[in-house]
Amino acid sequence: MTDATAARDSAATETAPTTDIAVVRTGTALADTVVLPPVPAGAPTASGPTAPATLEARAVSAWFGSHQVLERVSLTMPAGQVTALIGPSGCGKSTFLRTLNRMHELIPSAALAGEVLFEGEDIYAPQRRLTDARRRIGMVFQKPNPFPAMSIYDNVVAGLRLTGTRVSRREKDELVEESLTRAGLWKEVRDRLRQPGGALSGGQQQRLCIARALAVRPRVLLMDEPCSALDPTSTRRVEETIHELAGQVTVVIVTHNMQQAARVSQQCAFFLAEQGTPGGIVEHGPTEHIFGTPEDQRTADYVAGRFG
Ligand SMILES: Nc1ncnc2c1ncn2[C@@H]1O[C@H](COP(=O)(O)OP(=O)(O)OP(=O)(O)O)[C@@H](O)[C@H]1O
Repeated sequence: MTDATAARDSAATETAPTTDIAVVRTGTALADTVVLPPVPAGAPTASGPTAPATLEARAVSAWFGSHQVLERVSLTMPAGQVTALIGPSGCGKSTFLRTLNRMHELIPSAALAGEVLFEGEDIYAPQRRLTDARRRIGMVFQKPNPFPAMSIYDNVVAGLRLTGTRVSRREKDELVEESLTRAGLWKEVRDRLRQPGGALSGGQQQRLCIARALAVRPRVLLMDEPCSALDPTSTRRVEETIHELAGQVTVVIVTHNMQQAARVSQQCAFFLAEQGTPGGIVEHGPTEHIFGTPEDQRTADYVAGRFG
């Protein structure tokens, strides 16, 4: 095991429960800034079909230091569906998203309580490894963050190394084509796979990041405002990609764009943090109900653009 692998794995197990709050100690950098470790022998492979998985948050609370930002949030994100997290700025949507694949614990001072069940098993259980959660539950960020000097091909493959997934040389080419196709980018880049990822347009870079996340064949894909840095055409292209992925992978997306939530999701959860209280879900359900016949007046006001 390399130092980098050991550091990542120890971060996964260094959760020291104090009453019901796990105080997370961290020493690792964000996935996109780490030096890529070699994949250890015996690591999981990327081959074989994968099915979308159900993710269930149970009573998730989150803190930054003494500041509580989420209070007992529970939400089931059904397999193969797109769930949109909506709500005003600062209500905890991104924090909630980061608890779903253990990214939250990378932030110094972060703490967490509750459970996140992946197909019924808690990803925070002591015997669960951080790398397992990251491999099964991929993430795409607000700003496209490919490795700019690395080739398009190597950017896609980098996802495998970051999560410690083994793949044979022969399978690599297939996986790169498959991932870029699923991300809706293959036709645009197939003749220039050796060019740097940083030479692509912003929208193409974001689809490259989606391809990188898909290369490990995650069963859930988390997307944190994936289109907020993109122009309308690129936004539409990423939305088409999300449509195409639905059914193959469970998608959870944070968005401020109500039309986008209505276009891409089957289920919506409306988050709110009122008057200095921690964020929570006011209402969730099928997207057409949240937008058409919401039960809570605050949801109705928000989706109609009356606040936030
Ligand atoms: N790294 C951090 N350290 C300390 N506090 C943080 C950190 N990240 C977020 N917070 C705080 O947690 C609260 C929730 O933030 P979060 O980003 O999850 O909300 P959000 O609903 O996603 O907001 P936005 O829509 O603006 O992205 C805010 O009060 C924010 O200031």
